[in-house]
Formats: sequence, structure tokens, C-alpha cells
Amino acid sequence: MAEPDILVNFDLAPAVNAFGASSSINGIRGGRWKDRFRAKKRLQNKRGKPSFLDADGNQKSTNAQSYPPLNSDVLAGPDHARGSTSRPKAGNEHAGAPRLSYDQPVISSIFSSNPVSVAKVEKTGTENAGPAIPTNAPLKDGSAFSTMGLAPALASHLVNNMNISAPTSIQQIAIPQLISSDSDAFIQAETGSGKTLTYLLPLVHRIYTATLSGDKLHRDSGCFAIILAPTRELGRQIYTVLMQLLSHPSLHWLVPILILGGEKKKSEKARIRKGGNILVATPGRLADHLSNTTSLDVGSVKWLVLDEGDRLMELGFEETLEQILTALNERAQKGSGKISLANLGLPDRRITVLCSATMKASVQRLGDMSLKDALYLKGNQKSDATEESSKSFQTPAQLKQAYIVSPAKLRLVTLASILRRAFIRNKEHMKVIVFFSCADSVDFHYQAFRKTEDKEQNDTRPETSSDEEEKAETEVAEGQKEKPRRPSLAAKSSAPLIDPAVSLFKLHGSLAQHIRTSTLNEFFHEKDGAVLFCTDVASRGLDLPNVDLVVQYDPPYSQEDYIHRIGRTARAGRDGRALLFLLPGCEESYPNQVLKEQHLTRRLADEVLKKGFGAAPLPKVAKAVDPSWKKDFMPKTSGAKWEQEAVEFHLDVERRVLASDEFSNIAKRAFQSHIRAYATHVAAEREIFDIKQLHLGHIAKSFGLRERPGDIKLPARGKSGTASSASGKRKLDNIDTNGDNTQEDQDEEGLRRAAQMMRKKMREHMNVASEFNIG
Ligand SMILES: Nc1ncnc2c1ncn2[C@@H]1O[C@H](COP(=O)(O)OP(=O)(O)OP(=O)(O)O)[C@@H](O)[C@H]1O
Repeated sequence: MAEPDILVNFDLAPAVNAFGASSSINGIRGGRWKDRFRAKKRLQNKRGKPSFLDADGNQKSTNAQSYPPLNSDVLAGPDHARGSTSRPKAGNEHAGAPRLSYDQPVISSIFSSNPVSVAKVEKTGTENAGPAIPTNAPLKDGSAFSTMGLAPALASHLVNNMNISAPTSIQQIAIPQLISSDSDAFIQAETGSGKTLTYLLPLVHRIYTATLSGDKLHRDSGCFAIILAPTRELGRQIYTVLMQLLSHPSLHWLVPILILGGEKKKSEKARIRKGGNILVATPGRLADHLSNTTSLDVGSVKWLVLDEGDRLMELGFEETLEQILTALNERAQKGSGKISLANLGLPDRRITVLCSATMKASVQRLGDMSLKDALYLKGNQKSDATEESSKSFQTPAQLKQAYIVSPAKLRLVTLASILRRAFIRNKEHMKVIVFFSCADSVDFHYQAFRKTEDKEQNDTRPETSSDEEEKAETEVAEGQKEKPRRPSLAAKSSAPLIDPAVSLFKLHGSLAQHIRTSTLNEFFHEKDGAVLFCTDVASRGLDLPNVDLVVQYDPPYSQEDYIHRIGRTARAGRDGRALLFLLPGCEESYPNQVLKEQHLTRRLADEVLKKGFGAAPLPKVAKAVDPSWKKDFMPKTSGAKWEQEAVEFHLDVERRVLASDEFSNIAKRAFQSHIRAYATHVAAEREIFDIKQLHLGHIAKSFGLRERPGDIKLPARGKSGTASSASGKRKLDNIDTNGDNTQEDQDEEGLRRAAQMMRKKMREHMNVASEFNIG
């Protein structure tokens, strides 16, 4: 059966032919703006070289002979006027008008009228370079934990039970210092260099050796350490590593407590009442318990660790951290009501340890606020690191970085191509993370690649009862949950458009917490190929095994975000690749202007498409199924197989958007949120990410939309809507990562301006023809 609701992107015949009216159109007044506009164009065409507005709204010279003229009424027929894009029917033409024949040339709009890359290639990237010596790997120079002052029991536990035999550079530098000194410390080291063990090992070692002095400590002896993480996910991960360390028989008495937002406070209070010695928490929830839970005794806290310091500040926890520090100081003066810790060898004062992979002003502010005479402990340096880069940006040397210059209309197929190729080349255990700017865009791409219009259960499923949820989260936190025992709550699907064997996951701040937890857990344990579509909610600190490739489909909002995102791969000495999507034009200056210290290889969309779509035919399920439709509507391409496959892929997404109101709304929301998010790039980068340069029609196309951008309207979002298109949501999606954040959007003014700019841009766009301007 032919597809009734699809309209391929015709390159229109010259407008002059389409109107065929008298030349005295000049001076025309009244009527529809479109008619006036067309008349103007026709006049221009008559005066100069023949030109027409192509399917993209760009003026294009053409050889008028090559395209049979189309009657405007055919294209502007009632269906189109209604916005419905029904297939024109034979015999629908007005008398005397040329017939629209399906045999006539049609052109793939995704390959036409794309801006070309303008950049001069100034830097040699690392992507094609030979293997580099990993900078965050365990050392191979004979260093061992047993020679670093760690208790032998702990050192052998690492080797025998945790499969960690040699320290990384930062561990070798920092652990002996933290064991022997009572000074505060700032730990800065690359992503994936083992900072978690770097601070956990010394404090566990010192608590452990305190028990060797003869005094028996137990879970009720007091809380000795607090570890603060910016997000629940990270808190849970730290807790898991801590549980592994404490699984040593001599340390069974040491009890960790996990308190995060998002679960019943009552059950957290019960856990606190039972007692525990090391608390892992998110700041908001800890501050809450410090104010309201009398059984939380922090008078004996000897270590305060602030993990991912820059993120803690970014998420607006500054004030909360000040409250926590004040409360800890007050309680320390009063002392613990539990037992005397004198002469146990624990530090006399509270040691604060601040960790970060990046060093920026906010981290320095946090340091000023929390540290006193701190040791600055820094990991390994790349040999070519400049002073500037070593201070602020460190990426593992073995991580291969590249950027892809992809015109807006080719973005979706280029992403598909990258993912397809990644799994053709490396089928097993391969994991990929793709970062998007906003939750709505994650939702759209997830829906596009899972290729099913079945209603998604995950978003709408009622939350599990808190008890159940708590149980699930505790299981995850304790690392016990190899296989989910209940039906999966994860936002997970298969990905037939990439490879039917690949699992597709999505993660963003608008998903319910238990879905986020399950999703991460299942992605973590996935044995086969897996792709995670996510926002920056997954950019910090998360240690997900076997991530070989990180794709930044939308550029990050800061250099630090770039470092943290790509840091999800190439961890602990493993290889990894990172790809950044940029639009041709001003975005191409991003690597040289912003990522000065990074070495990125430049690649072009075409070459990526050739490799991804040319390497193997699309899986059957990914094809636009109806052969008759394909015969009639397959746009004209250069004939290259890869191009045809790419076009077919894109058309299939468009067809599905047209066919489903739900998918269409997801696409529209994603488009709008994407533009809004784009407008929130920091002021210093607005020349690079210049919203005025965006071709909204092309961007809409990459979301499978065929409407004019100005016509993209959304039904009102329900109160409980899960998506995130509201202005400012980019911030919220990033910020509201643990549910206990209290910061309002910091950049309201910027966002307001962004929305204004977007509206202006939309208005401008509507005043010129767009690729949808055919009705
Ligand atoms: N000495 C070691 N040998 C081998 N693997 C290690 C070692 N230390 C840590 N790891 C592993 O390295 C991975 C990264 O560790 P971790 O998450 O602590 O890194 P990180 O420096 O905190 O990264 P990020 O800055 O991204 O948060 C973990 O899987 C951890 O188990």
C-alpha cells in the first residue's frame, strides 16, 4: 500500500513557472504574503538569472530545462494549505496545468543546499594518531599499594578482591600524603583516574588502623566521615565503591549510610538512627537532616570530602555547603555524645578534601570556603601540557578526539551513520553515550531510533511505592543487583535502526528517579552493545564500564562540560574516542577558540555517511517498508548507495513523524527545546553558537519535521508533563539532578533574551520562503 501521508522534498521548479501569471505583477498589494513574496521572486527571476527557491527556502540557480514545471495549484492544493502533506494524486491538476509525474526528478532535500565547511584546518588531531601512553592508567613502574603506607589487609583486599593491583598516578601521589598528614587537600586529576579510591582509601585505612589500637569501634561509635556528591547517581556510585572496600572481613563493623534526595525521609531517618560511620550524601538532603534529624550525630566527623567540586558549585550548592560547614563546626565544638575518640590515631581536626577534574573559579571559591592550608595534589601531566591546560583541563592522553562538521539537515543521518558503523566494527560489549542539549531532544532521538510507535511505558508508569523504590535503590547502591528481579523499569528499548542486537537507553532529569536508577543500572550491566542517549545528567563522575565512544551531538555549554562528557570514556587507562558535532560556519571555530589545549581531528559529514551507510545495508526493519511508496517517493540522489540509504533512513523518520501525532509532538517539542537550549550558550561563546546563524528550517528537518518553523505549534503541555521544553529547562535539566537542589534558574535574563532572539529569528524566517513554503 502506498504511503498516503508523505510528501518528499521536491526541489521546486522555478517559481516563475509555477505562477505563470502576467508580468505585471509588480506593485501587487494585498493578498497573502506568500503570494506577494512569490510575485516578487518571480520578478527577480525574470530580471536576472533564473532562480528558484529550493526545497530549503534557499534561492538557487537552476537549469530550468531540467525540471518540468509544476503547477502551483498542485503543490498548493487544499491538502497542503491545511498543512497536511498528502501525496498529490494523479488527475488532481487543474485543466491545462502540467501534470506532476512521479517519474520526474525529485531531489533528496537532506543533501541539497547545505552550507559547506569553512574552516581552515589548523590543528592535527589525535584521532588518527598512533597509540598514546595512557595517563590515567595504573602505573607500570612497579608501584604498589602495599608500599604506599596502606594497611596490608587493605592493600591485599584491593589486589585479591577488587582486581586493582597498581595505583594510578594520582593515587600514588595523594594516598601517602593523606595517610600521613592531617592537612586539607585539593585533589585534581584527569577524569577516570581513580579519584574515588584516592580519597576513600586513606580514610578507611585510618579508621581501620584506629580499631587496631584495641578500642573496639562499632556502627554506633559515631560518624567519622561525610562524602558529599552533587548528584544521586554519583552518590550511589561512591557508595558502591565504599561497600566494596568495606567488604573486607576486618572492616565489616564499619557501616556506611547513603542518604540522597528522592526517597522517604522516614526510612532515611531510621537508617541514621541505627547508626553508621561513613555517610555518603547529596548536600540538600544532608542539610535537611542536619536541621531536622536529631539522631544524626556529626560531632565526631573527621573527614569531609567534596567530590566533583565544580559540579557542586555549578548546581548552586554554595549556600547549602556553607550551612553544612557551619553545622559541622558547631557540632564539632560540642563533641560527639557517643564515645571518646582521643588517642585512636584519628585526626585531631576535621580534614576537608576537595576533588575535581577541572579547576575553575567556582572550585577555587569552594576551596577558599572549605579548605585551610590545603595540600594541592595533582595527578600525572601529559608531556605537552601547558601551564594553562594543566591548571584547568586535563584529558587522558589516550582519548582520541574528533569533531564532525555536519550541516543541520544531515545531523540525524550522520548520527545514525556513526552509531551504525560503531557497532559494525565492534559488535560486542561496545557502549556509546550520546549527549544532547535537552531532555526533549533525548526523547525525540530515543523514539526515532527505537522505531516503534508503541506508547512508551517508562515515562508514564506510576512510580513504584517508596518502599519498593528504596529497596531497588539500595540494591543498586550495594552493587547486588546483577539482574533485575522485577520487570525492568529502565528507559530501554532495542535499536533496530542501528542494529537490532543493540540496546538503546535514555536518561535525563525529567525521568522519575527510579527509572533513572534502573536505566543506569541496566546500561552498566549490559553485556551486549548499548547506546545511552542522555543530557548532562550523565556527564559527571559516572563510571560506566566499556564506554568506547562518546558523541556530543549538541555541543557542551562550557569547556568543563566538554572535559567531563568525554571523560566517560578512556577511563583507567582504557582506550576511548570522542566525537563532537559542529555546524559548518561559525561553530567551526570552537575547537581553536575554546578547546585550545585539546587536539581534535576534523571530519566531514559526507565521509562519515559513506562509511556508515555504505558499509552495510540498513537492517531490513529500518527500511521504509512499502516498496510502492519507495518506488514513487524515493528522492533523487546522486545514485550512491550510501546516499540512498541515508535518504531512506531520514524519510522513514519523517514518515513516522507525520503518521503519529504523539511522535510529531515529541519532535516539535524537541525542536523548540533544542533552539532554546542553543540560545543559552554562555555569552563568551555566543559568536560561535550564534542563534542568528541557525537555519531553523534545516534544524526542524533534522527532527523529522516538515512544517515551517513558524508553524510549529505544540498542544499545551499537561501539568505533569515529563518533557522539558520550557524556557530555561536546559538549566533545570542539568541542575535538578538530585531533586534536592534549591537554586532557581540563575540566568533568567539570558534565557528571556534567548527566547526573544528565537522569536525574532522565527519571524525573520517566516518572511522568507522556507523548505516548507510550498503551500
Ligand atoms: N588503581 C587502579 N587500577 C585500575 N583501575 C582503577 C584504579 N583506581 C580506580 N580504578 C577504576 O577506574 C575507574 C575510574 O575511577 P573513578 O570513578 O574514581 O575516577 P575519577 O577520577 O573519579 O573520574 P571522574 O573525574 O570522571 O569522576 C573505576 O572503574 C575504578 O574502579
